[in-house]
Amino acid sequence: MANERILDVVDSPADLKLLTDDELSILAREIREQIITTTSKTGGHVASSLGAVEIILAVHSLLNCPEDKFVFDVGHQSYAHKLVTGRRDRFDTLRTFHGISGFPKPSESEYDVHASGHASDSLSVAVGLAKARALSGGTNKIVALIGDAALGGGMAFEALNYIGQAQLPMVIILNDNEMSISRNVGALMKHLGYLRTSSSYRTTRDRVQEAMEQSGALGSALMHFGRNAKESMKQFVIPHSMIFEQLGIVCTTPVDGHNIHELKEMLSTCLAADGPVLMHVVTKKGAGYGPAMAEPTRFHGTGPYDIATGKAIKKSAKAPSYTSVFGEALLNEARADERIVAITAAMESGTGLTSFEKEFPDRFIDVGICEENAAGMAAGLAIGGRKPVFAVYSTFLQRAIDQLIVNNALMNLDVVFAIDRAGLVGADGPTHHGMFDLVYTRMVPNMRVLAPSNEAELVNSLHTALVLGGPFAVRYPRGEACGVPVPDKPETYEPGVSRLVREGSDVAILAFGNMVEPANEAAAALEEAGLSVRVVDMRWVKPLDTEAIRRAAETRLVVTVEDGVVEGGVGEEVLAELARQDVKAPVLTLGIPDRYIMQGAPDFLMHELGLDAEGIAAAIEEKLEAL
Ligand SMILES: Cc1ncc(C[n+]2csc(CCOP(=O)(O)OP(=O)(O)O)c2C)c(N)n1
Ligand SMILES: CC(=O)[C@@H](O)[C@H](O)COP(=O)(O)O
Ligand SMILES: [Mg+2]
Repeated sequence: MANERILDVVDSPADLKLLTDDELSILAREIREQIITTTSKTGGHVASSLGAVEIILAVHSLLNCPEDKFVFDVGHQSYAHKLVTGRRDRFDTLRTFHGISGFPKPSESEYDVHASGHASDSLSVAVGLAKARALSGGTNKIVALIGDAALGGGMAFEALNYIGQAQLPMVIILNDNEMSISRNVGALMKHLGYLRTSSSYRTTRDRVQEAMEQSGALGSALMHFGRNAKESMKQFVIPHSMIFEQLGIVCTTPVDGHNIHELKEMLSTCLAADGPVLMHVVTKKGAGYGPAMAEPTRFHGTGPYDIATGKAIKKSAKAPSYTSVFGEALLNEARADERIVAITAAMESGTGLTSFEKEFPDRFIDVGICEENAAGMAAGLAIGGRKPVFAVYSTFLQRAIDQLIVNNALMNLDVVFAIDRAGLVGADGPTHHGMFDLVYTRMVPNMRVLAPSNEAELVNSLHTALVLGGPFAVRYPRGEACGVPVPDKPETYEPGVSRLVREGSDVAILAFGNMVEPANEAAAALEEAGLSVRVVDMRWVKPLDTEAIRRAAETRLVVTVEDGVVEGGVGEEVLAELARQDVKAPVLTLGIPDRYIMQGAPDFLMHELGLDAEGIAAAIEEKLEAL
């Protein structure tokens, strides 16, 4: 049939072995078309996935997965892998509720090695697999695919440290596209640039031949190779001045990551080695789709878009995003106080710092995907007399809990953790939901934690944190704010003082942050049913308003509502506070249950969890009936 696609007959990676390199190139084009068709409706990580198509096809046509292991870093580039590992027919459900995950997910497919989504963990997982293989005497192949930005993350560096020492055979494919979400940063990035420059690697290739004969440091790095592999590696390796090779990891010359033939040739050489090899692959982010190549940052992670123009298809917004309100508020604060410094760990646009960088380039720091370093640097900046504001997603700050505790809070430093994407984030799913920050900030001595319930509260919360000093967390959700006016002149909140939203005497709902609005709607519905319901915007997660808690216990039922995990959450702290006050009262703690939450639209997920107005009202009625 004239229009039949090769893709339609690829049911597993084994089918790729039957294809010629030219057919694989045609398949790559078909896969790109499929990725674009699907993501134009679902949204997704378009540019990274388009850039990695040939790499994925080359790997799968040489490995025997799932016996061999193909480990993805982040996994946002894995769409081609999904399409050739039996998920083609469900691909249109990408990132939807109960649909295909946007990241590798072992419960979805035996070809997905680990549940990923956070950067820089692939090398640890891969070398762990290599060690497990060594212990069991196995011979399977292990390949990790990591981007140039993820390679700069601390966890990846720590893994390289072990990989170079252990000398276990594995191939690290470095997908070097010079991009993180924004442009990549850092000294490693510069080093890769040097390696990429064709003039430098061509001339050094000759020098390498000589060096090989002399068997210097380079020779020793290669001594773990089998004879044939060593011979063919000679033409591919980089001089011994480079860092990987000095760590004991052989590094290839850069390969064109969109040339299937070259990729397969180089990869088969690397797979024959009996030590660790880093295969340097150069790709173009967004390859094959003009708009994504032109705007790789926007197409890193996008919502639905028009295929012809690449323009975003957006629903009209009733309010600005919390992120943009934060960005504007921080800019205003920075204009008034030159000590303020903004830090991001590779999330400049995602955290709303683009305008800040433009206006205050010297006071803007992007450390790359290095949350630990960002939090550690914040401590140094604070000790040095600056007021650092580390703007970071809730899920990624999990990487730097230790630095928050030891480097910042212990010294009671003036540092603000501006925690974006708190609560459920949606299509990215369990790796990205911000479910834990209420616990991991609240538990730390000296920390003060604010959960603004709308954009005006956010502006005031940031101001309060900067004015009062000491270690602060201000946490706010992904997406649209409430549409209330923001103050021209922000106010400073008194610690531990809540805001009464609605008075009532039968039930008291103590709501935190994003949950104030649905709590208030639930109260309105319950009042129609004849109940008098108080709603308190608790505002402070720490210190809590102990007087509001005491008063709440005078009603028939105290209800806490948070968009974080209930276990160890702030509702449990309200219970503890009641115990401290020696007050006995029925309490209902509502929040995210003790399990991982799958992907889906946040409103829908909150409904499923009973955390929308309807669910809150129903839970209260049920509890009252049971009393
Ligand atoms: C710990 C952590 N921090 C931040 C992110 C957000 N993030 C996802 S992909 C990405 C950039 C990855 O760049 P690179 O590794 O070079 O892959 P590319 O997208 O260029 O293919 C970032 C910052 C993350 N997933 N995990
Ligand atoms: C893969 C990854 O970690 C990021 O690209 C993330 O998906 C961004 O999320 P937002 O869309 O909320 O900025
Ligand atoms: Mg990159």
